[in-house]
Amino acid sequence: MSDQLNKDYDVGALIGRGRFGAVFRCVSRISGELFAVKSIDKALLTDPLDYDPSREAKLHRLAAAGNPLAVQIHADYEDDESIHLVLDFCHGPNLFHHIADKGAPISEPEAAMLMGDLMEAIAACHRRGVVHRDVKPENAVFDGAGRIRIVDFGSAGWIGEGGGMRELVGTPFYMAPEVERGEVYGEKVDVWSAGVVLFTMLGGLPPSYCETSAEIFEAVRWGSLRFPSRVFSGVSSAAKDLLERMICKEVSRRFSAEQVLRHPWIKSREVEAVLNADFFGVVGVDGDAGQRGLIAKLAEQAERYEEERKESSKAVAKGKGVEKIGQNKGDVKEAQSLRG
Ligand SMILES: Nc1ncnc2c1ncn2[C@@H]1O[C@H](COP(=O)(O)OP(=O)(O)OP(=O)(O)O)[C@@H](O)[C@H]1O
Repeated sequence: MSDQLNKDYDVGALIGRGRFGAVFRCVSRISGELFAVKSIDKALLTDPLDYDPSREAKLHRLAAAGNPLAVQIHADYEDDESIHLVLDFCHGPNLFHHIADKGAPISEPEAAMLMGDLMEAIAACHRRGVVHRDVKPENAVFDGAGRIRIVDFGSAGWIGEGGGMRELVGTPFYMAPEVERGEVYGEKVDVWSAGVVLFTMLGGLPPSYCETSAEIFEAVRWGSLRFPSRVFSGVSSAAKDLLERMICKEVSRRFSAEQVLRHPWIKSREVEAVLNADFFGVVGVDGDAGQRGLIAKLAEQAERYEEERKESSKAVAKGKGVEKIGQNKGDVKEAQSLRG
């Protein structure tokens, strides 16, 4: 452990392990505040193309600044063996363990809350030009207030004005087809991955469940999105509609993070939050009148959404909606050699 890190923080128990290192609890010796420290083992960083720690810290800072649903980075240290990033502490569990403990399917109101938080965090990254590129349940962790926070910017990429990326990064189950195909891609790869997370929450298995990475890539490339009736018969058509717009191979038709946030199924979480807060009881609004007000608000939102959808289909039909990808002529050979 870095001497300076040990001077500033009391490093404690292991929280979790990833490909390049481990995350521990730590307490500031000055303020007594609890943090998490991610220690990245330099010996595992054999290929600089695989992982660049200074880029992780830079993009993490950029993505997290003013983004309350991203874990903040407070300090970084480096010694001969490791790089250490001091982060906000999240009480956990991560979403992977949460789904495993609860047992999928997760109820739709809960899934809408979790997906809403995840998409808010992703949309904020995209507004700052950062693409996470490894959205998966393990990288969504509950904070002390029970909100989902996005962690691990080790695979993140920067997308400037109208630029694109080409590296093969991410986790096969959650990887968008354009990444695997070696095309220039943009921020919507995160929407695909988040869609796979949602599918997993509602269905219990990722949409292309296979044993090996090669099989997963094949299934994603050639398969079409299907909702096995055994698990999806009880799932609302609004949830399936959103999944089709997220796990959509045609990038120009795939929703952006902002569009996902405007979808009525995601919006329904606002009503759920109001109901959970016992809104009618607390503010003394007459129950029926309050219900009618909420239903009217939802209907209004659904109508607005439908209008927007029609407009965007028209724009796509006229060629206006085509993504601004394909402008960055990245090093294809580099990506191909990575792809092996
Ligand atoms: N700030 C945090 N607070 C609490 N737990 C965290 C925090 N950051 C990460 N974790 C936990 O540690 C695990 C590993 O962290 P992280 O994904 O950042 O490591 P990694 O080595 O980059 O992983 P990967 O193999 O996905 O690249 C996460 O799945 C999560 O459960």
